Amino acid sequence: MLWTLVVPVKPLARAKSRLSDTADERVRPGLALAFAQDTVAAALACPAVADVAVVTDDPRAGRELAALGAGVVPDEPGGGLNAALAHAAAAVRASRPESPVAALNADLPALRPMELTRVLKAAAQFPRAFLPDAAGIGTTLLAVAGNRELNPAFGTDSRARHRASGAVELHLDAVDSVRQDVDTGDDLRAALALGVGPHTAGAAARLLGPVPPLGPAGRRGA
Ligand SMILES: Nc1nc2c(ncn2[C@@H]2O[C@H](COP(=O)(O)OP(=O)(O)OP(=O)(O)O)[C@@H](O)[C@H]2O)c(=O)[nH]1
Ligand SMILES: C=C(OP(=O)(O)O)C(=O)O
Repeated sequence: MLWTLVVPVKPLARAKSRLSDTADERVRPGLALAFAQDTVAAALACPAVADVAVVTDDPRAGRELAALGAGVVPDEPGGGLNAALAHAAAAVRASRPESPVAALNADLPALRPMELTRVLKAAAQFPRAFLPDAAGIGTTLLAVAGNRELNPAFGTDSRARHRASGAVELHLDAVDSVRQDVDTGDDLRAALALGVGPHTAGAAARLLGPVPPLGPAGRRGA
């Protein structure tokens, strides 16, 4: 089964406000873009992924992510994250009604293609499924197989809200890179320990000093 991923990116100037203790407002837009670039590049390298649609109104993010091979859907609703995701999923389904669709956060800079493959294979067993984030409070991926509505409920306490909505929670080993979203300085250090992609490694090195390019198990193909 080949998936279309929808990846939301809010205007970079407003992104990653919770990283303000680690990165000031001159640095955060570039860091948020680097996270999205590494997320999208790893998603496009995943054999279970047919294509990636980024939903954004940010011209720089749209340009840079399109250059990696993503499609760009304008954030026409302008009504926040869940409205943007529902809009992008509907746009995908308008051209491919049966396409399995998954929403994936754009702040997964350690994402490994083979770990994403494992998650999508597990999600394909259920009509609607989600993966909790590393903190166990939020969600990093929400997937619908078949002609189902995505009904995204991302945001505060989204793990509980996705569970309450009837989506199946995926319990999987060895998918840390798909769960490690980056909202805080501690999250960034955890992602760096897993091994981040080249865009984030470069941006983080400028911020924190040299960053090893590979995690302990090696990033590529792991
Ligand atoms: N297209 C779109 N994406 C959004 C919107 N709000 C959030 N996102 C994206 O959704 C994901 C999670 O967003 P948030 O946690 O709300 O924001 P953040 O920038 O990651 O972090 P904070 O500013 O610290 O809350 C990120 O990939 C955001 O770029 C929106 O209104 N439109
Ligand atoms: C939007 C979410 O992610 P974040 O952790 O970036 O708030 C979420 O977990 O639902």
